[in-house]
Amino acid sequence: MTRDSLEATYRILDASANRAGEGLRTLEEWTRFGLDAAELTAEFKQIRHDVAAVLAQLPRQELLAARDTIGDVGTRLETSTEYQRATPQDVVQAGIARTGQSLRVIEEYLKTIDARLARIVEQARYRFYVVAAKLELLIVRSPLRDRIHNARLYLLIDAGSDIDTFESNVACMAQAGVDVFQLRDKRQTDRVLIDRARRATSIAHDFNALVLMNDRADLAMAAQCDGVHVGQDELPVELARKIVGDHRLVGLSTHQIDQAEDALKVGADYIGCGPVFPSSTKTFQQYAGLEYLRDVAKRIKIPAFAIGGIELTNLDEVLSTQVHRIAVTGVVRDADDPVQMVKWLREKLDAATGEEESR
Ligand SMILES: Cc1ncc(COP(=O)(O)OP(=O)(O)O)c(N)n1
Ligand SMILES: Cc1nc(C(=O)O)sc1CCOP(=O)(O)O
Ligand SMILES: [Mg+2]
Repeated sequence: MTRDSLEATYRILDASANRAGEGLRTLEEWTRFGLDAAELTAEFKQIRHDVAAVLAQLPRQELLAARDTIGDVGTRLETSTEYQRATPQDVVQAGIARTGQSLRVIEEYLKTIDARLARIVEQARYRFYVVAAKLELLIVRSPLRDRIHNARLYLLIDAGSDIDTFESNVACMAQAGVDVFQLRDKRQTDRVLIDRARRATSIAHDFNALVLMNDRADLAMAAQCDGVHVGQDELPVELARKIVGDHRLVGLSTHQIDQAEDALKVGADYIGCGPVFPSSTKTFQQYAGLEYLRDVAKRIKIPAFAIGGIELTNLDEVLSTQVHRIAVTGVVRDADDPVQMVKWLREKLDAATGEEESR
């Protein structure tokens, strides 16, 4: 290689190493402070260190001597999208693209100097693609993720006695303010569940509400509803995700803080947090209680719905934990006027959300 070519190669390596380091650091900051995702943060950090260790094996004098930021014609060329970052998600997506490109550039030019080092960077690039895909999955907000994010009132319903009553119940509840329905009826046949979920979805969508299937990802797909809710000992979230795909929702029940932290790692879109109080719908030996909700509000970034024995009379206690989403059954099912009950719950939830936004 001529002296000029070698100098240009060092210049490219120096610039690309800086770009890759900055890109990785940008991603690391978001996984660390934006998502509290310790594993992803550690993986990005490791890749950053591995690439830096490779570059450290090149003669530093030569790299620095080749650096000429002021004379770099590229610094004067900016693209129209370079300053368009509306959200941190945009920053992350740009960071992923920039880092992948920089790693590839380093690898290609390193081949002309040291094939062994180029192979190490190649491995780092492959690892980067895997971690970046995990991060992208967490930040890309499908329309359904936006809707679960905005949801406050989640109602678990059974299949009801007859279809007409079921359908009118879903319509009335959605109109009164339910954001999300979950079809939870352990006594029904698969056929009935599929039929009810299909009908509920078609009605709920007219009111901008969502419908999820309890426990069964296969039935969620068969009914083409908006997702599935699974428990700790049921279908794992990763497998539920394989069945329902990236665009449908997967919710996970959690009862303690390590389960809530794991929910983020395994890619759940939201969590149920309970049981908060004794329930007339399901019997429990232990209660997660209000303390658990306080922990969740402080530490967990994905949408969290308090569940278990929530009534109009204890809702203020729930809201005081700063968890402002609830999932309920009995309080509505057993109310003298279920529609009115939904409206009252809704009012309190909206008031709490309003206070949160005005702070
Ligand atoms: C929103 C929501 N949160 C928690 C649960 C409970 O799910 P799970 O622990 O799987 O219990 P079952 O519903 O299967 O009895 C839920 N269904 N929904
Ligand atoms: C099905 C279910 N799961 C819970 C959990 O804590 O995981 S609490 C619960 C029952 C929710 O109904 P209600 O509002 O009538 O108590
Ligand atoms: Mg379950």
